[in-house]
Amino acid sequence: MSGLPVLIGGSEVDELLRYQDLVPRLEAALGQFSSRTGEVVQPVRTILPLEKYSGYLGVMPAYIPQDDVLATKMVSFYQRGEGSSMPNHQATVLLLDPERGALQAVLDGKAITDKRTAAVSAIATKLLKPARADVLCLLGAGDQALSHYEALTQMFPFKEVRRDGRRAARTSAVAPGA
Ligand SMILES: NC(=O)C1=CN([C@@H]2O[C@H](COP(=O)(O)OP(=O)(O)OC[C@H]3O[C@@H](n4cnc5c(N)ncnc54)[C@H](O)[C@@H]3O)[C@@H](O)[C@H]2O)C=CC1
Ligand SMILES: O=C(O)C1=NCCCC1
Repeated sequence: MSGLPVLIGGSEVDELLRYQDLVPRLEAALGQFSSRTGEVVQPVRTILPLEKYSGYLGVMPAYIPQDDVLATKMVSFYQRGEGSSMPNHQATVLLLDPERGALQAVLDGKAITDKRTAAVSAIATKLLKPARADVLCLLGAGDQALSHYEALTQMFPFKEVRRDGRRAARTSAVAPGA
């Protein structure tokens, strides 16, 4: 490996990932994933159960030969008790040089996970939403609720947003009108 991998922290990832860029790129990547010509090499993710701690570790490698992009995400997620201040999801994304297998970058995967999941929901909403639907309802008020609120209100002109659920003690999420 020549040099150390670049480290990209959560706030930088958050700043760099804009829904207006992320949504079209993800839509293209989903198309590549679904194509019959195998444009994305992505085995089913490995999930390692951590029964003792009510948690899981997921490992999710993928390679896009056309773009020569090789990466893997590692995500841990836990069933936390009510009022726990510990995070329920933590993630890291590793970017590698596909030719040499060398590690190029280590990215905080939490913001990537929050935004990617919401961006995919926004794509599904674009394809499935009836034209007359103008009220957005969010179930829960955690990290995903916040990222979905941001993605969906940036992409669609909802007249009203309703939310259900309490804010988790450990999250910084502030759903609308909180
Ligand atoms: N498919 C994917 O790629 C991803 C899926 N997830 C999943 O999305 C879900 C939410 O994740 P986060 O927002 O990060 O969790 P979080 O812990 O930050 O938020 C969960 C929210 O749901 C609320 N809630 C729990 N039970 C409820 C109920 N019965 N009715 C209404 N609200 C309820 C909690 O009070 C909390 O506000 C989890 O199941 C998580 O595993 C999260 C990240 C990625
Ligand atoms: O893909 C992910 O990232 C996750 N999927 C389901 C559970 C939490 C994280």
